Amino acid sequence: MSLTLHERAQYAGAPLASPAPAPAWTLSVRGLGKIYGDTSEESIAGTGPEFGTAVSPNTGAIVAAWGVDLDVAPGEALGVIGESGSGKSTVLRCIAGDEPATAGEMLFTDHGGSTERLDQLSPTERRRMRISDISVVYQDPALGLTMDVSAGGNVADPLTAAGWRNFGRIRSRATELLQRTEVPIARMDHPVKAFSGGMKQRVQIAKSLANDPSLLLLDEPTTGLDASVAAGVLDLMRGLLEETNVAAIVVSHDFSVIEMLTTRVIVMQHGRVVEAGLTDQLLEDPQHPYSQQLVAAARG
Ligand SMILES: Nc1ncnc2c1ncn2[C@@H]1O[C@H](COP(=O)(O)OP(=O)(O)OP(=O)(O)O)[C@@H](O)[C@H]1O
Repeated sequence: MSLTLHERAQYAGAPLASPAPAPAWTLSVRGLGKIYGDTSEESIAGTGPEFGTAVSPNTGAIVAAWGVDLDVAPGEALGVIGESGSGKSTVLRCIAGDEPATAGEMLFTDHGGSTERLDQLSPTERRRMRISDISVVYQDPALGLTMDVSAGGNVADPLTAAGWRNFGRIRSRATELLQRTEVPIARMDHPVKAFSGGMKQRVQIAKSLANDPSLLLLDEPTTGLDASVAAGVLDLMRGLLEETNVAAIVVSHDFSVIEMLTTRVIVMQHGRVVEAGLTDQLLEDPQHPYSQQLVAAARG
């Protein structure tokens, strides 16, 4: 048995009739849930932090995220932290439309002020949105780039998908973006598979900015890079977040990334948000025992 939207919203504790979206938010998520396996109500009981598991004792389903609320405003970056398997990437994938959510509402407002319910869009509309409004930078560059294609070609991809036709304009926009992300223009026509890890991430970032998105989703953007390379990529991202009006969500297990890029943060455990607050405050003085444990482990 699948839950109706009404039941899901009730179960997630989300308001059934949402208040009018606050125009201040680029993204407002209420009661987001994702279950892998049996999506019936029986799967929820017995999961979450108080039970120490995301696996349903009743159905064996994985309740990867449930009842997740978050908001992010233009020009702001929200961090998502939690141990491996806590549901961070699942939340990001549901927002990106890489997979459908099981429950919840996602209200998205673009630069122009028009608001849509992401969870109600058709697959075609979701794809359109991924081209023009919502970009993702993945930990694995192979997920965000076509490896056999040149850096310039990769950046041109979302432009042509958005309807750009003039070769000169596409080339000049790609050049501008690669310059901005500090990719040597001399290598613009080389296939990205020949690039170093840090350079691939820079091309991925350039590509993600191509259509001036309203929302940027960063999933462990520097994990796997050498510390000095990661520091350079982080610096670049911080500069870009400061100078653009994009709203960003940053998933990372690395607190230095969260500290450097975000102003607010949510903490996830077994698919639930256990604490939310200002990044500085939360990392300085975590209130929830799980956040305290995470911060203590990160501080060594
Ligand atoms: N496609 C899938 N099918 C079944 N279970 C999945 C799938 N994707 C994720 N899960 C499960 O959902 C839970 C949350 O996974 P998720 O990848 O969101 O965690 P995470 O916090 O991002 O972890 P990590 O930091 O290791 O990436 C985990 O128990 C995971 O095994």
